[in-house]
Amino acid sequence: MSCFCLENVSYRYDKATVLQGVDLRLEPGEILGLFGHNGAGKTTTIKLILGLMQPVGGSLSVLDGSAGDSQVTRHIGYLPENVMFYPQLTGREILAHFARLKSADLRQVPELLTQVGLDDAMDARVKTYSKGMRQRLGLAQALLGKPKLLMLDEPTVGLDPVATADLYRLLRILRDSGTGIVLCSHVLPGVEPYIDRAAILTDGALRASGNLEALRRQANMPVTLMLEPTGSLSSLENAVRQCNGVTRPVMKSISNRLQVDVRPADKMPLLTALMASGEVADVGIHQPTLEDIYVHFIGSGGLAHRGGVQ
Ligand SMILES: Nc1ncnc2c1ncn2[C@@H]1O[C@H](COP(=O)(O)OP(=O)(O)OP(=O)(O)O)[C@@H](O)[C@H]1O
Repeated sequence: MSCFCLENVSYRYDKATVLQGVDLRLEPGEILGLFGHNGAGKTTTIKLILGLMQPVGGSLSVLDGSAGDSQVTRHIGYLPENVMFYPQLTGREILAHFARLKSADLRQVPELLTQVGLDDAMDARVKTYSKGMRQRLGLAQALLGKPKLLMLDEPTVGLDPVATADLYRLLRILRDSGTGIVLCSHVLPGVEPYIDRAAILTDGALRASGNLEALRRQANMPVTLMLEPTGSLSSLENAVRQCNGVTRPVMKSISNRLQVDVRPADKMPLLTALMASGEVADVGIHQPTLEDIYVHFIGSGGLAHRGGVQ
């Protein structure tokens, strides 16, 4: 069973095509990061999976059934981007209300509130909650009924760094118990260790998807080596220049170290030759991060007018 499978899915609002030919799949026990600029089509993708709208092209299955079917929807947890609750009710009352709507076990209510760190505030009115507390309540709502598929739209908005780390830890526990999770965000710093796979959407099309290694291969971005010379910087620079078969690397000296940007395929031949030259005392290797890869695929020109990485 897959959590969802989109094949060649397209969607249009009136005349504007906002998703085109998207192939995307999520398996149980997997965390997928769905990234893209403002207006890329992340929320539209989620709404299609929830069955709130129908694709205009392609096919879509959710939990091996049809999107929108009530038997499917009851196994989906969803945290929308802008979560709103009735302010006069307490966290416990609100969660109990959602539990009834979802036919979830009411005993889950205090358990979930404790799990998201609201144990001391469950009987306070929501109007007294901070933004981060409302976000946690939203997460507890999404976790009602032990969903098989959990979709979170910007779940870290309003959370402080400790609460963000707690959220990611909780997602891992759910993932390990078999829940498929989609994490929709443009907050990339810190998310890298917690996702199994990333999908990058730009202008309604899937530009890249895979785990970090696969994305690095697709992006073919340079790897940065920070080299500490045994002798002088200039003889180390010469040693780099003399490496045969290595496409001319970009070099820059930074406080008595040499920064060398090299194509991934040239990394090992260059390092092997430099080790043999005896010119290198120490080396640091910096691979492109998820943020670097994201910017590579969406294009830095796009960042300026789309709002970019926040
Ligand atoms: N109800 C609507 N009617 C017309 N166009 C819409 C509607 N909702 C969204 N769009 C358009 O569809 C495109 C995709 O929007 P979507 O909300 O899926 O993007 P997103 O990636 O979730 O963006 P953000 O990160 O800003 O939330 C955008 O161009 C948006 O303007």
